[in-house]
Amino acid sequence: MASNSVKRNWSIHDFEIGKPLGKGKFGRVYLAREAKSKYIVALKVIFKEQIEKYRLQHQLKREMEIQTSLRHPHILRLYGWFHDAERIFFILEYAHGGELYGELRRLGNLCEKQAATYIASLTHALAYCHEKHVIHRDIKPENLLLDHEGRLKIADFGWSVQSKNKRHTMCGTLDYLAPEMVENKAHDYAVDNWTLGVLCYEFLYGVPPFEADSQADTFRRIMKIDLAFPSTPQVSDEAKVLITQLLVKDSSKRLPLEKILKHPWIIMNADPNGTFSKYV
Ligand SMILES: Cc1nn(C)cc1-c1nc2c(-c3cnn(Cc4ccccc4)c3)c(Cl)cnc2[nH]1
Repeated sequence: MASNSVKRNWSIHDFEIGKPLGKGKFGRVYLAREAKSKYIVALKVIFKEQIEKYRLQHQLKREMEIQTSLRHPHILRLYGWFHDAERIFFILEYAHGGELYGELRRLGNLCEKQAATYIASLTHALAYCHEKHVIHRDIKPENLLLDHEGRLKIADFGWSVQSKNKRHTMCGTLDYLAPEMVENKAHDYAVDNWTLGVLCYEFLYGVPPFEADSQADTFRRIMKIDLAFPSTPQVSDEAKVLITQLLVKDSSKRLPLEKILKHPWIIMNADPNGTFSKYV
């Protein structure tokens, strides 16, 4: 998309709409093509009535401002947006590889090289976000997409915030939430470090570490740091050490992002091609 894509007055008539790609709580995403350039995009359509009904105008505005401002190889681009009487349209980068969640479900669990490559990519993207005072707060497999080369892309900044200090808003599903968030206490960037630990565990074992039959039990497991490593699949001690250094109740003691990238497990397993992309 042209670099001025954010400034153009787009309309639905500029696009040829293709198959539905996915469905979220407030809208759908369609494969689409810009009619003149034939450029392929994902068009996220949200109904204004839904946004008004759930009073999400400010969150949506924040998502638009944040995602428009971010430029990183592991963050899905928001090229621009437009609206009509009933709907708001987001013109998004199309991730040809689909949802990482689908790949994880299909494989059951990931090998250590693939898991480390995704964790390193996420760490790079989060380091970039934190440099710009953005906390994502809702990193989970459903919000992770893959491009045509299998490179990870963080999508959906619906719960992120621009923050230079502690936050209080509750959000996200329990499995990926840090203790300070499930307790609805003040929280900061370190919530994303916790989530990296949860995702690393889930990539390697196929299930999140504090999964339980009820939200109440998940809550209890998170608060107790009730962390266990099954005997199968076989996972290296280095990976377990990294997970343990991230799933720490005291947020100030979680491994910092820059130390994750220097961790022996990441150095030994992450694919440099998929993780050391320069910022675009
Ligand atoms: C699915 C899928 N299969 N293949 C082969 C490619 C894709 C693909 N999906 C996307 C998607 C995509 C689709 N759904 N979702 C989830 C969603 C839906 C509505 C609101 C919020 C979030 C994201 C995007 Cl944004 C951007 N690029 C995408 N690419």
